[in-house]
Amino acid sequence: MADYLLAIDQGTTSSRAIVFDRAGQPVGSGQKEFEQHYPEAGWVEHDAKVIWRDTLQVCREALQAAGIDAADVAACGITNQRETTVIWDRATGEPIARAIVWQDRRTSAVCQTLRERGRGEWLAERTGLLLDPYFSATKIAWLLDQVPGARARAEAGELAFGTIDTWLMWNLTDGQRHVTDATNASRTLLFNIRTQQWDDELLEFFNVPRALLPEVLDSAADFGHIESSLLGAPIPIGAVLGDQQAATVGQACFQPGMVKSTYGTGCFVVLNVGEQFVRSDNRLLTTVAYRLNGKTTYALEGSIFVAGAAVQWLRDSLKLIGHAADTEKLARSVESTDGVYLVPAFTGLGAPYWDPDARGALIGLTRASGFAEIARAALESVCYQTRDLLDAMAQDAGAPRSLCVDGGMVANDWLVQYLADTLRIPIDRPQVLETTALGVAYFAGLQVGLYKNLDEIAEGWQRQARFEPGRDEVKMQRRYDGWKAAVERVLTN
Ligand SMILES: Nc1ncnc2c1ncn2[C@@H]1O[C@H](COP(=O)(O)OP(=O)(O)O)[C@@H](O)[C@H]1O
Ligand SMILES: O=P(O)(O)OC[C@H](O)CO
Repeated sequence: MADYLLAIDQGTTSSRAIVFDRAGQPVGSGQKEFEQHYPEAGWVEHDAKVIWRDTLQVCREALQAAGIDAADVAACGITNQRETTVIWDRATGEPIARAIVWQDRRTSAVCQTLRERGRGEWLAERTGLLLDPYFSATKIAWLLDQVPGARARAEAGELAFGTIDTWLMWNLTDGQRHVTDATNASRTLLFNIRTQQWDDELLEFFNVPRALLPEVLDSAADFGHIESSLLGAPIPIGAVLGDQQAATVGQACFQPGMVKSTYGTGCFVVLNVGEQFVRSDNRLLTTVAYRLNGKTTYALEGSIFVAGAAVQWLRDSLKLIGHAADTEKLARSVESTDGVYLVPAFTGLGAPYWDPDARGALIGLTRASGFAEIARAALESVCYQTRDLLDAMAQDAGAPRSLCVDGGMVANDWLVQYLADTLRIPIDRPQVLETTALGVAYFAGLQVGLYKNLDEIAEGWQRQARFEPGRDEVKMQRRYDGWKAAVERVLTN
């Protein structure tokens, strides 16, 4: 009987595919890093064709590594970097430009102009979001206005918009399906998360033609089949979730009050708030955690744009380290940063500051400051930013008693311990660190009946390690105060 699950996890820096068995254990995977394009300061682009090509390749590798055929796979789930915007020609399948990545700040001035129209409250009430270049709407309008002829072609229904899930499904189904799920739609600024529909007034506000948009389905639904010629047999696509929502599912945060934090390129803290739309008083986002059988579960989210990306910067731009993991040894080699702070506002600051024009700073340097202090400051910044978010969340919904973490960075034990010390709560690291892929695999399994319900999924969650707060509280508070002062120096608003 086909009872394996194939998860496609298309992230900001790499495309991955993982085969899970019914018990949620990974049995084979494939992964490929791909090129980031930075054509101008603050711009970040991806080649959507490369993403598609790599995705197919890693799916083949994952099946091979697992020693199974496509026919052994009960269903596929797709999870993806969110907000990243692709527009393509429906007839040829060719993108009209490179994808504009979620981190891209090119629409910062447009957002500022729109903000002056004073509709912030109106937008937040409908979308749960705020006016920031992070989300898809202004990226779509930018492409339509800058690519010659694009707006007219969009209005004539010749073009299609999608976040990466939609782009992949278009290709996996050979152009048969133009679909997305409610979690991805909820990141566009065009989707009303109360009515769960594309909203004509939002479309008008952002000047986006409806003809571009995909159909929005539940997160576990019939999204079509992977064409049999691609992997050797047709595979049903049973689930789609934005990657942070998938991690929330993978961490089994199904009850209101449960919270997870994922450390990849950025860091995203997601708190399940249940079936009622809840607004934050502290500049957090309201988003769709998942939609199952037509029922929406909402979440509060804190989004930090630079977490692992600071480590990549140490590796690729400063060339201070050869591998991301080297940061752990460097951080341990010194007692403290000795007053050095890195504010990694390379692409502005996300929650709770929302300052797209802020830029990074390395401050407090002395003659004694070296590689180790700088590397450690990069890791510490990730912990301090998490505290910024959890403090905001505590005011909105009460302080969480513990936090589940995942993502590439939490392989770093020093970082997770420092996080526990900064937040003063226990941190749980699960056995399967690929929580994002696991989450969407679980939902795909739910769709095809491999799992009965969310309780059965939650029973599979296993802790690998718990990190208790250790370092002196007064000292940690002093360091955090230093961080707040450092942030003050880069803010522009
Ligand atoms: N041991 C480590 N210590 C610190 N950072 C790490 C470590 N291992 C990986 N990273 C960082 O984690 C990120 C990769 O995590 P991943 O979850 O794969 O990201 P994404 O899904 O955004 O592509 C990279 O930015 C990398 O620099
Ligand atoms: O690629 P990741 O894992 O850093 O996630 C990106 C987020 O979905 C952006 O909102």
